[in-house]
Amino acid sequence: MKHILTIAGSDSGGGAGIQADLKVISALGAYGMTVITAITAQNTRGVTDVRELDPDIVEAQIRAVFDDIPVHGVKVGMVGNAVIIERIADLLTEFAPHPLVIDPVMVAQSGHNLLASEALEALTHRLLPLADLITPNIPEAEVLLGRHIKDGGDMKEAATELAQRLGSHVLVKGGHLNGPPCDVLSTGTSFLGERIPTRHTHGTGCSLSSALTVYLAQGYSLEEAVEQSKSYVASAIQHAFPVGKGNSPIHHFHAWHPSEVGGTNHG
Ligand SMILES: Nc1ncnc2c1ncn2[C@@H]1O[C@H](COP(=O)(O)OP(=O)(O)OP(=O)(O)O)[C@@H](O)[C@H]1O
Ligand SMILES: Cc1ncc(CO)c(N)n1
Repeated sequence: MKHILTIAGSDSGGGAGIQADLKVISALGAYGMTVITAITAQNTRGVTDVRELDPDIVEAQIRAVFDDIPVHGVKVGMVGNAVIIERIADLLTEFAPHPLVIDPVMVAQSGHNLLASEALEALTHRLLPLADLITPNIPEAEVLLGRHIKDGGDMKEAATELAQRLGSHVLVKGGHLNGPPCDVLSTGTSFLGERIPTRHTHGTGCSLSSALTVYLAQGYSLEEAVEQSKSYVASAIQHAFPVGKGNSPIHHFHAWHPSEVGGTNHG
C-alpha cells in the first residue's frame, strides 16, 4: 500500500481540497496523509471565508509526516500565499519526494480567490520547478503564460512551453473549453473525454491531481496514469449525486457505493 501525502486547503463542504484528495487516495487503494495550508469556509455554492495557516504549523505537519512515515508520492493543491509557498518549497527540496504532482490552484470554481496575487512569483519560481507533473486548468495556464488559450492548438503550445520553462511535465486540463473535455500533456499526447452534461463537478481538478499522484506512485507510466485518472474522474462525475443547493461534488466512492441517481443526475 503506497503512502500518499496531500498538501492543500480544507473544504468544509467536503467536495474539494484536502477532503477530496483523501477520498480519492483511499478510493484508489492508497494510504492518505494530509498537511493543511489553509481553511476555507466553503459549500456547494461557494467560498465564504478563508484563513491561511501559520507557516510554522505547515512546516510542523510536513516534518511530522516525513520524520516518521515513508512517503511514496506528494500532491500539492491550494497553498495560499508566498510565505507558505517558500516554506513548502524549502521542505520539498529537503525531503525531495517523488512523484511530486502540483495543481496550481488559483481560483475556486465559484470564483473565489484561493491564491494571493503576490504569490504568483513564488509559485512560479520556487514551487513549480520542483514538480514532476503540473496540472493547470486553462485559466491557470493563461495566468502562468500571460496569454489567452482559446483552443486545442493553444493548449498544446501552452503545455510544451510551460514544460520547457518549468522543467517538468505539464497537463493542461480542458474542462473549461466547450465541447468534449480534452486534456493535453506536454509530451504531445491528448486525452479526449466525453463531456458529461452536469453542473456537479465540484472538486474535479483536485481529484484528478490526487488520482495522478496515486497512479504514478503505483508505477503507472505518465500516459497510463493520465488515462486511468481521467477515467476515474469521469466515472465519479457520472455518479455525482446532489449534496447541497449548488454544484455538488463528484462521487469518489462510486465503485463501492454506486449512487441510485448516478448517470441520470445531470441537472
Ligand atoms: N463535464 C465534464 N465531463 C467529463 N469530464 C470533465 C467534465 N468537466 C471536467 N472534466 C474533466 O475533469 C478534469 C478536471 O478538469 P477541469 O478543467 O475541470 O479542472 P479544474 O478547473 O482544475 O477543476 P476545479 O473546477 O475542480 O478547479 C479534467 O480531466 C477534465 O477533462
Ligand atoms: C480548498 C480548496 N482547494 C481547491 C479548490 C479548487 O477546486 C477548492 N475549491 N477548495
